[in-house]
Amino acid sequence: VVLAENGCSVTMWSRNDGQVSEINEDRTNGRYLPGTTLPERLAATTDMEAAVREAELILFAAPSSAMREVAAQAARYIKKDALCVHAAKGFEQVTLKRMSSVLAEELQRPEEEIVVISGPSHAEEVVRRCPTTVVVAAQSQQAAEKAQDFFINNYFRVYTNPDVIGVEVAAAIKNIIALGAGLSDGLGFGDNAKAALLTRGLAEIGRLGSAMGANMLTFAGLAGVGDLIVTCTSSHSRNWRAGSMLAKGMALEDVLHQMGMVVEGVRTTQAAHALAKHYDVQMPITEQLHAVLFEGKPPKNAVENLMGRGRTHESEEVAKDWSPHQSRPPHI
Ligand SMILES: NC(=O)c1ccc[n+]([C@@H]2O[C@H](COP(=O)([O-])OP(=O)(O)OC[C@H]3O[C@@H](n4cnc5c(N)ncnc54)[C@H](O)[C@@H]3O)[C@@H](O)[C@H]2O)c1
Ligand SMILES: O=P(O)(O)OC[C@H](O)CO
Repeated sequence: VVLAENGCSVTMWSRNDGQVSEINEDRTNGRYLPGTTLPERLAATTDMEAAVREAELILFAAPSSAMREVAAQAARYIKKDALCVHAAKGFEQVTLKRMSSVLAEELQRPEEEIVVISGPSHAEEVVRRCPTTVVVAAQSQQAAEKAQDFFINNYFRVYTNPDVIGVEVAAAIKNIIALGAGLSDGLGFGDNAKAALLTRGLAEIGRLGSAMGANMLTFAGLAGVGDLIVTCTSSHSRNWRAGSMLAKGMALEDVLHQMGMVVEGVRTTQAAHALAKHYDVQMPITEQLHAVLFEGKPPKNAVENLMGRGRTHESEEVAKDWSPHQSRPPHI
């Protein structure tokens, strides 16, 4: 919608015939964006070649679990100089790869040129033209600025950032924290608990991101704290809603069935759990979420375990400011 309103002729690809007819004939997409009239410049098709053949920019917006499959279908039709951007927030499940690596492999393009667009941006609010800020990240400044030119307008402000790793890690892990925030709200805990989850969640994002090579400053930006706030506090968030349903005692399978849309945080909890082991970083919230989602741990026990962890500094980095002789042995 943003691209069409910026003057681009947009062709949306979908595998779903009914959705394509609805978009082309009624100019609506009722299941996903009820109440929205889509711009005239936006058409839909089930024909991948027709969708991408002439495109100057391709925006891959499938869930991360489908990214490789969709990219593989598109690859052979994409123009050599087309800009490839993705909006997915997750890792590939088995390989634990970031989405820009998956795209670079399937599209056989240099990873430097793949762009990720991320930040606090619920689609439901963007289509209402509510002021929204996002970040586009690419190793290539030229690619990032080209994407910025395509997307920016007076209600959709786009910043650039060279830190693809930081943006992709933050985008993925915030969904785990949002599941936790939904659980916390569903259990009736208050604002203190949610602020704790957001803040200590950000510490977890920073620890994993830093181990993977991110710039810590990215986590203070739109893809980090910005998206964390929106996803943990908005009822638009599917991850938050899924968490609040789990708190009511619903089984994970039933929650996902009822949602009917992707809840990226579920698969990402598995991926991040594995990444934390691989990089040897502490991710206690992720660990407890993993236990709740996949090991049958009651959410209340997970909260007890989080609150009862061994005493620690708020930040090892900041604690270095104490002189060594003041230190006491760590508590159990
Ligand atoms: N919804 C938002 O506001 C928003 C904002 C920013 C980023 N994202 C990210 O964008 C990605 C997609 O999210 P969404 O909200 O559009 O999800 P969604 O569940 O609402 O829609 C996903 C669409 O992808 C299709 N799809 C799924 N698997 C497919 C496959 N194998 N082949 C072809 N099509 C397939 C589904 O049929 C559906 O139409 C996620 O990674 C999400 O985190 C979403
Ligand atoms: O609805 P969610 O929880 O998938 O979040 C959507 C976007 O990532 C918000 O920026």
